[in-house]
Amino acid sequence: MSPDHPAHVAAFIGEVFGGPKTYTESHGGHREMVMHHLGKHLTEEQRRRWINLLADAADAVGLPGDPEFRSAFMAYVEWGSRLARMNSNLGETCDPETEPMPAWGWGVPGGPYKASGK
Ligand code: HEM
Repeated sequence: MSPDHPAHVAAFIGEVFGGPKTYTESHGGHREMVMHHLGKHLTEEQRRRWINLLADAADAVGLPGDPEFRSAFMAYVEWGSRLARMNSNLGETCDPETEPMPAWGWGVPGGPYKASGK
């Protein structure tokens, strides 16, 4: 991994959640992210480990722990990491040009919990 890896992944995920378009403007955009995974042959075990590390990191940096935020966050990383694993088992080429940068929202919270202020 390059030393810039954590900052680049943070820029990508920040953009997905509505932050500045740093990854698109400075790091090659969605296509570049997909290309980084091609041919890496990620396993399910590695994907799960990555998910756990991201969940630990979210706690370590104090991201909000309310159900809405965390479920949206974990839903995205679950979705994205499954795609990363699928892409990683493709060959050295793919055509992600038609794939837009994903934009993640709050989803539809269900269950008995109501966020305060709503
Ligand atoms: C939502 C899921 C994911 C996102 C958004 C993501 C994002 C990224 C980004 C932005 C890069 C480029 C970093 C750079 O420019 O320095 C990258 C590279 C990489 N990612 Fe992921 N990633 C995801 C899932 C995973 C998973 C599950 C694994 C492995 C368990 C993984 C392994 C790697 C590796 C090995 C590279 C480096 C590839 C290289 O330098 O050639 N990624 N990822």
